[in-house]
Amino acid sequence: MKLVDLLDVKNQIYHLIQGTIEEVNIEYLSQDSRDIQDNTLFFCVPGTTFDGHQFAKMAEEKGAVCLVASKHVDVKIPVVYVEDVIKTMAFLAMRFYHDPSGSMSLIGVTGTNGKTTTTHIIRHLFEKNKKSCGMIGTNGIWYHQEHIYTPNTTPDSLTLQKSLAKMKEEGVFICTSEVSSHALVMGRVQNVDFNVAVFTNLTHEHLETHHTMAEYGMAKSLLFAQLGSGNNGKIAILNKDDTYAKVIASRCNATIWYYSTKDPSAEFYAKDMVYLASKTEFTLVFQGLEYPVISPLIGEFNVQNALAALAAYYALERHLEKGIEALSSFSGVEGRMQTIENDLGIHAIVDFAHTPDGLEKAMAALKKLNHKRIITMIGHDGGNRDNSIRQDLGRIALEYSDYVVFTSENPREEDPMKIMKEMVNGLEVHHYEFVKDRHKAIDRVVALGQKGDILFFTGKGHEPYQLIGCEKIPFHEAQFVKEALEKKAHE
Ligand SMILES: CC(=O)N[C@H]1[C@@H](OP(=O)(O)OP(=O)(O)OC[C@H]2O[C@@H](n3ccc(=O)[nH]c3=O)[C@H](O)[C@@H]2O)O[C@H](CO)[C@@H](O)[C@@H]1O[C@H](C)C(=O)N[C@@H](C)C(=O)N[C@H](CCC(=O)O)C(=O)O
Ligand SMILES: Nc1ncnc2c1ncn2[C@@H]1O[C@H](COP(=O)(O)OP(=O)(O)OP(=O)(O)O)[C@@H](O)[C@H]1O
Repeated sequence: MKLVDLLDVKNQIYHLIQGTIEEVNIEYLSQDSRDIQDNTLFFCVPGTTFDGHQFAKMAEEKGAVCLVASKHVDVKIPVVYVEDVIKTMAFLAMRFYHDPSGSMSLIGVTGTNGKTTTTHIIRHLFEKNKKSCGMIGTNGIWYHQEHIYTPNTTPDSLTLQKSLAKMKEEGVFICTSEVSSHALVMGRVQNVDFNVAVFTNLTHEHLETHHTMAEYGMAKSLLFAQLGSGNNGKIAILNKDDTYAKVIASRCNATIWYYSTKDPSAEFYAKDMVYLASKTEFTLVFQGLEYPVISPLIGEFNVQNALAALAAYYALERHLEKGIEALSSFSGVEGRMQTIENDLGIHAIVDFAHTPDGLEKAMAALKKLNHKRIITMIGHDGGNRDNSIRQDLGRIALEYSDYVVFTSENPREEDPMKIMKEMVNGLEVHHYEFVKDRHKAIDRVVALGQKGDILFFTGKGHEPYQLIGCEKIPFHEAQFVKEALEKKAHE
């Protein structure tokens, strides 16, 4: 593509374009000097560890033909100077990849908890009904049989636009994407045209980045403001049971549909829930009609996730029954309330709850299931994270469990013992122990388990590693739990 066309110089204003750009052709976009190809346009992105401007020379040496920068760089190739490199990158990525989202149906899902689960359900509803649906999120990028690992829940704008373009090329015209608050404030989804935006909930998390809940809520609401206004057919799907839905609604001009497990005035209302060991049954009330629903997921929050997914499916397909039918065959999400089968009569569950709200909801769901005792294994991330939730996590785990084994999660450079002690700080109860090594903690919980017990392993979910010191050590919670249960069965 000709650089002048990509930049759209006739209609866009740039601070300064240094050098002659008329003859420059762009065949690749990159923000990483370690990834330069022929005719690359390189973006000098200021990051948290490095400032991309320091790699300008290296990018030039490796074959970049033009740079986008926000401060002076000493190179011979043309430089486009802009106010904000990240915003410009999002705009140029959209143009370079021919605005894929403009001709696709995109469903964005944001919220503190439930994004991964909801996007997985949405994808299943479409795929089961023979419509290819791509998916972007914590577990990577998926379309057809393709799976690409990504370091972020919501990728940077270059990866995002490129992935959407690839999906389109492969005949995938529907995609559901998790949209993290980081992505929203860092402009990763700017110039992405969402048709439907879903809000799950907003609770205490990531305040190391967003500082206050108001700022965090503001970040989430950007997705809904981005839907645009009026009768453009775009739909916001909001959880009426979450108080922040009001704030989001006040910043959204698109059509709003609510879902709820409490308020019958919501467009998608679930009632008469029956919580069973491996599924939940409920009645969905929609436009005055009642639909029986079977969801193979546990817990009230998963009824909310299912409602959000059904509403998103309906927003694009206008066929609720097909969505409900497809939901009944959803096989769940790895590491999210995942049951580990065994012959011991023990209900072992691996989950990813790692926020106080997520944990409380997950544990409240367990309480509603038939059980003798609940034995929980939990830890908390170390390092430069929001540590203020440690005590809440410890308190909730102890409150809902008959016994708790505290252990390491991703201690990073922090002492795991210090983290565990902070989790029980000030609590006047003693039905717990500390087992620093997470694998040994799994064995300990399984050894304690008896027929009829629920063993709840939470916090790590699908993550295939532990971060200890500066190392990323492979770790497979579900597999280790399965092995421990099998060993116990043979004892
Ligand atoms: C804090 C943060 O957001 N970091 C993101 C950021 O990395 P960074 O700021 O550390 O980048 P950097 O290493 O300083 O480099 C700056 C620039 O120099 C470039 N560079 C760097 C080195 C080099 O040799 N050459 C070079 O050109 C880099 O490619 C980059 O463009 O840019 C990277 C590339 O886009 C991201 O992968 C990375 O996300 C990291 C993995 C991260 O943990 N982000 C978190 C905060 C995040 O975004 N999380 C949310 C999910 C939250 C949740 O829901 O739980 C998410 O959406 O993932
Ligand atoms: N709607 C919900 N409300 C509260 N908690 C939930 C909800 N859905 C799932 N959870 C709990 O939160 C955990 C994480 O769920 P999920 O991975 O779907 O959320 P997420 O928003 O993608 O989180 P993350 O961005 O941290 O990956 C689950 O293991 C479950 O315990």
